[in-house]
Amino acid sequence: MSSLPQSVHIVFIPLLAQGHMIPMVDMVRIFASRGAVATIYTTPVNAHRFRTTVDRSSELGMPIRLVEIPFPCKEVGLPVGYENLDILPSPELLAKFYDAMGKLQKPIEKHLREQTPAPSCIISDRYIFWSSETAQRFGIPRFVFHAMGCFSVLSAHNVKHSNCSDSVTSDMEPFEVPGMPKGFKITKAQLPGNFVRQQDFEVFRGKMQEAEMAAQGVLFNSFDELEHGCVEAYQKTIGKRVWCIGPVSLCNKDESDMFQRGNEASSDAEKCMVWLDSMKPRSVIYACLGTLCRLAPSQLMELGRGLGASQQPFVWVIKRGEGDSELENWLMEERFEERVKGRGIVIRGWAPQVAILSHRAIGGFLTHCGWNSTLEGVCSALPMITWPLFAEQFVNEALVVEILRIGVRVGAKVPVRWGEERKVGVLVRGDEIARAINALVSGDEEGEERRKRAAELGQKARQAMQEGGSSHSNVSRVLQYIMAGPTQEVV
Ligand SMILES: O=c1ccn([C@@H]2O[C@H](COP(=O)(O)OP(=O)(O)O[C@H]3O[C@H](CO)[C@@H](O)[C@H](O)[C@H]3O)[C@@H](O)[C@H]2O)c(=O)[nH]1
Repeated sequence: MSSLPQSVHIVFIPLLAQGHMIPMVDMVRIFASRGAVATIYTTPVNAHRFRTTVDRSSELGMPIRLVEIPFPCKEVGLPVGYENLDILPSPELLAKFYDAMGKLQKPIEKHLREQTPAPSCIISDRYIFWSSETAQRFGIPRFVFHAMGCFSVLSAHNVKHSNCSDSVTSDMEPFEVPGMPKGFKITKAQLPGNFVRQQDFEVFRGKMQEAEMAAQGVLFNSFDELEHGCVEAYQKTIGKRVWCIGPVSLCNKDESDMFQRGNEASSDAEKCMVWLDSMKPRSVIYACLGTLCRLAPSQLMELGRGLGASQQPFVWVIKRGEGDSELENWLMEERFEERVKGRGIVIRGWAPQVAILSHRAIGGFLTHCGWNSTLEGVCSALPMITWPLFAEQFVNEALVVEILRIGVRVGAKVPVRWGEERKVGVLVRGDEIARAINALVSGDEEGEERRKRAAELGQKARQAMQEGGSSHSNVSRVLQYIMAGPTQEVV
């Protein structure tokens, strides 16, 4: 623990989604381990998921307060308990969900007024735009946390603020994203934001933008060496300090920290870890497609076929509520688990992803390219099979495959609209999946080079988080900035 003055108190307000809250809890632990008092606001359902992690960190001497504020589901017309985006069945309820998030402002401010030491700074998700007003009220700085990578945020910004796609007539025609330190192409269909092009979301986007402009700085869960000049470019673009302080998942050093990160692990998880112990180093493919999209049963069957046909050992994560009885019937009829016994494991529910990816037996990651998963794969020095589904995942895929050159593409060329996965059905066939797995594990020159690049990048990720590393130093800079004192008077 460092020698920060006892009065440095950082307030964290996450978006209630696994891909946002998990890295924010890691961030809380990183700042608390440097001696800052950290308060994180959440709601009862989410607090339940993180209580063990926070209690354990507190036992280790990290001054963390996990504060539960009731989520006003009834008030906004949401079913009770819908407190995280991974529980929402479809984006149709998004407006109500964000409405409920907005109603947390008053109780949070009330709670904050009673805190000692008084808050010194707010670090809040980009989606929590109203916390900009809270920061002004308390006369303290606010830093925006982007749960996505700087590469994708800069790409989205550059496309939006240029006319680069005006002359592109087809949604499927690749065009060059302007102003990127390293060029890459994308199609209109793959641009981030496709899944919610509702008018009210445009208003919401505008508010987030305004709040970012009012902030004192921007934090990314990433590291400078991964971003290839995008940090400097984004800093210049928005005229604000931009700091990479990750990969934050690396703060989970021992297995129990990794095991309980984000949610209670499925009962299949222990069995999986024991099985992994028996497998050859770098031999197993881990397949997990994030927390939000729920693929159609027919698509999941194709994934099962692909994993089965590849002859490669695998761990396959099927999230709760995905596939349902249709998939389960197929698995039974095919005697899937019996057939792959000794070679493959299915985890139903929540997988301890970071613990699994960190296991020496894992040799490849089939991922949807959510930013956290992408980074976690990088940290474990893994080559990846990329299967983006929606949001900015196609941009992350381009980073992994074209810029970092540690991935093999398998996914479809267009996004699935979140909530409409069942309508779309099969996007990727089993034989294509098997082919991509075999290409990834191949011992040919390309495969070897890919593994070598992944190993080098993994090492850079770990170095960034060590004392003297780029992200470690950036955390110190953020703390120095906070200690420099309030920016405005309390009103
Ligand atoms: O069984 C599971 C499933 C997920 N995870 C963890 O959950 C997080 C998932 O985050 P991410 O990989 O980013 O996926 P999503 O939850 O799908 O992420 C959403 O949020 C991200 C951050 O904004 C975006 O990059 C994605 O596009 C968006 O889908 C990661 O830390 C995983 O380790 C587990 O531990 N176990």
